[in-house]
Amino acid sequence: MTTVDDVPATEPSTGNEQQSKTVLLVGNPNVGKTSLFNALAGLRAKTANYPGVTVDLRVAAIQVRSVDSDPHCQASADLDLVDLPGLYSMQPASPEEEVAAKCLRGEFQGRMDHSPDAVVVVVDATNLSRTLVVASEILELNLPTIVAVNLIDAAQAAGTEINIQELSNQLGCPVVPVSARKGNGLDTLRETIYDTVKPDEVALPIARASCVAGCTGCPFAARFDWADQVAGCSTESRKTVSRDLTWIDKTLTSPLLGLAALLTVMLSVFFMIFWVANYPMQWIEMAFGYISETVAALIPSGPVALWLWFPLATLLSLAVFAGAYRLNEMKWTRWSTGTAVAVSLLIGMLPQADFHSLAVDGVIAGIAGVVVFLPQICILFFFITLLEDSGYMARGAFVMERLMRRVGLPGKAFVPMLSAHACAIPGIMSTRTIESWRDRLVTILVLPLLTCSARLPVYVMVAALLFGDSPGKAAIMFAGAYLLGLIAAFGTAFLLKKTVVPGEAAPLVMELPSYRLPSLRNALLTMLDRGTIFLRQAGTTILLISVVLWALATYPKIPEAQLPVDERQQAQAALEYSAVGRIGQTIEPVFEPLGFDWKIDIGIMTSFAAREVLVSSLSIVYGLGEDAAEDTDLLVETLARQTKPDGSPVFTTATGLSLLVFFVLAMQCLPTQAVTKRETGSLKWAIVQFCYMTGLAYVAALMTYQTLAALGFA
Ligand SMILES: Nc1nc2c(ncn2[C@@H]2O[C@H](COP(=O)(O)OP(=O)(O)OP(=O)(O)O)[C@@H](O)[C@H]2O)c(=O)[nH]1
Ligand SMILES: [Mg+2]
Repeated sequence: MTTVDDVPATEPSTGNEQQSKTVLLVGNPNVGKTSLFNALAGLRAKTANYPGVTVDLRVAAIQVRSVDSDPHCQASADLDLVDLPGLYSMQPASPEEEVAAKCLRGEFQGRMDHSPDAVVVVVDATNLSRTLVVASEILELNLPTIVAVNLIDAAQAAGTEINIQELSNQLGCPVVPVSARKGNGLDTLRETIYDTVKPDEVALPIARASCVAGCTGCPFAARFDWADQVAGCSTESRKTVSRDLTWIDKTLTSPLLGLAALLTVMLSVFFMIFWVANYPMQWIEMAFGYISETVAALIPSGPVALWLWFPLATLLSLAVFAGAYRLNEMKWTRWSTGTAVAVSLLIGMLPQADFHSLAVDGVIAGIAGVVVFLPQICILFFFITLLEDSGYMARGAFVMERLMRRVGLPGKAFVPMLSAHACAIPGIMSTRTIESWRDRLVTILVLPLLTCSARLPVYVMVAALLFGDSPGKAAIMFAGAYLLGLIAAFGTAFLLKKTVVPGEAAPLVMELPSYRLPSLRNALLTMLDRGTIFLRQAGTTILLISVVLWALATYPKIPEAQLPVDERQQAQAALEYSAVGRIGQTIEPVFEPLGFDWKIDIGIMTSFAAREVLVSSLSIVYGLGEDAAEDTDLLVETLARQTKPDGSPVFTTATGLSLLVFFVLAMQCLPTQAVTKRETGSLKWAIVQFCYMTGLAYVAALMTYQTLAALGFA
């Protein structure tokens, strides 16, 4: 997968040409700033129940109105609302805290180089005293400030009542109780923001005395005392919060039981994926079967009709363009446009039979092969988001951190590692939360070893091939593949610590977030986002590669004279004669010791651009076209039926597992490489990553195949 889960964001207007006013959302990590930002702006930026999810500033244009029951009398103001990374103190300890501190001071060069017009300090109603500490520092900046007490729903559920008026008196600024999740209090917050930044009034800063003024001891301790005292005056607990959860936490964070719990949870999720996803997968197969038949019937027997050529040519040209645009780090180039035009012209010149084959065997089969995995990906993210939101994942982090530090990975790498299970790219981006360069580099280098969602289609295919009749075994194989990625990442980190980047990783200081009822809406939205990203990928990169592969597998055409008489052998002979056949046979010796034949090699070669391409490549190489679109089990059946020249089957347990190991470990994602280069600032590390991972994959697959073959599984 190649996309960063960002919502479109605009740069805030800067300096003199500033039109709308700027309002910052600040506060401790994990207090719900991004949730509030999304609720106010109607957006869907990533949120999760652990600190450090937002690492850069994000801006949205919103409108706030004055209070007036008559809508005609309401005045409004346009604002730039800015979501910032979490901040513990104005003396930043990490790069993302520095972003927030600089924005508050109006010193963030180029992006926020003017003082904000207002600041909304978000605090957590369930943890008021801790989250108010930073508020004391922000209030001392003497900017127009509003305090939003978020998670008010959770506090009420826990029996905590907050006296808003008292809190407002103590802080000397407006205080608004809100629930970003439920949408409560948002209108009042909007109105309060309006009152603070009225278009034609200059809001006067409110002078406040510092809570550390005259303090002779530790200023931090003074701030903590102040926050405790303010929270104490304004909070009232109706019932004592049940402490039952502590024994749960003791179990969930204990080294052995905690690890066992984590494994059990993940295994159950994988089992669900197989079980539930079956139904929607069948519907998708049926839909593609229908599309494929309809298109095949529509293609005329004469020269290609203009109305058919036009949509297909447009689609492919757009795919070429989008693919090139992405690889070029979202920059437009002349060659991408040129290629797009050339492709559409070429399509126009195709003879009718080839056009038919391109539409059905190239485009439809290529996309269908990948899109069937959409349900599995959606279900995975649905459950992961529920787990993240509930606060369980933070316990998982706690269990893993002991292990991680031993191998030289910083505790803070846990969040990037979680994201990398969706896609290495947001994972690598979120390593910005790691202060030490050494720790950050190690994390970036090992992240792509973790199983990202692009590997899922390959895992599913191998699972169906080897354990089609047993979901239990398939789930174990799945968990094994995830575990292998994790072990490889840990092993590599350890190796790096002992060699290229020596040193000890910094310990993790993270508060365990309280358990929260996960939001179904958030889980559904994340699922939708992930699904869209996956489809976008299928519609661009994969479509493009499918078409290129189709062309290479179709041309040059075998001369009539050389065609075998037996019809079943004709397709095989044509493929061997084509460009793909020749390339495959040339590189066959390289992968032979791993148990792969030249057709699998073609799949491997094409999937260096993006892993999930393997599945569609095999559909195309095995000439399944129309049939594969109707029935993806057919791919598995066809693969299972393949034989080597000596008559023995190609896909034995040894070959299947060797292929799986190769895909777990190899660096097969161009966009990730581009991001590694950008984040480490040098091509060197991207090359190191590629060579190391691919070398490791080769050796591990070789060992897998040879060992299993020796044991008689080949
Ligand atoms: N119950 C409840 N949960 C909330 C509310 N607002 C946010 N959450 C949850 O709190 C967690 C943290 O939310 P985020 O919006 O990611 O917090 P953040 O402050 O942006 O965190 P960082 O970006 O890590 O600094 C998520 O699991 C949210 O679903 C709320 O009003 N009520
Ligand atoms: Mg956030």
